[in-house]
Amino acid sequence: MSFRIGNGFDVHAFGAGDHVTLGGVRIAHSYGLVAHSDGDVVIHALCDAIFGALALGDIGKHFPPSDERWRDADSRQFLRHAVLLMTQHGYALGNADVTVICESPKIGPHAQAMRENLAADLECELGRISVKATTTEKLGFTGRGEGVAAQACVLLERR
Ligand SMILES: Nc1ccn([C@@H]2O[C@H](COP(=O)(O)O)[C@@H](O)[C@H]2O)c(=O)n1
Ligand SMILES: C[C@@]1(CO)OP(=O)(O)OP(=O)(O)OC[C@H]1O
Repeated sequence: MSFRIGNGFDVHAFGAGDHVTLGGVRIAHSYGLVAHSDGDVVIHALCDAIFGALALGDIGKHFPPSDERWRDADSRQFLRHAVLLMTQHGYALGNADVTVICESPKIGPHAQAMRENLAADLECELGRISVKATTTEKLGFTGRGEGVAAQACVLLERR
């Protein structure tokens, strides 16, 4: 069997708002995330991991932040497009592993709902999708509560 691996990383800063959207889950919060789209760093990192595995550039190449079509966009449409390209290139998801990095919100209570959204968009069973979280022990920009980061890695299998 032939495999491809990819990794992705994304950051968005906190700004005015009353919720964040992570892994397609709306989480009530005292801040929002500043972004052209909905600022879903989980999905942006995952898209970049898929694009990277296929050597197809990055999310900004496929969905330029200068394009008004993507203003306040639901990032799940980006992921579904990445999955379409993955399928067209003859690959299916082996597994995906995401780490969310922030002091708050707490991700644990929402991880299962995120996994379910991601598995639906990635057209795979739940057991292939992992969502984890960590703080940075109050160090650095995430530690100061300035924003949320996410990193993702994927393994793609040739169909
Ligand atoms: N935003 C977060 C951060 C962490 N968690 C959970 O807490 C555990 C401990 O985090 P440390 O950074 O102190 O190692 C971590 O393993 C996660 O289970 C979380 O849910 N949301
Ligand atoms: C997702 C896009 C879409 O306009 O904009 P943002 O929501 O700002 O997110 P970013 O992670 O900076 O990726 C760039 C763009 O592709």
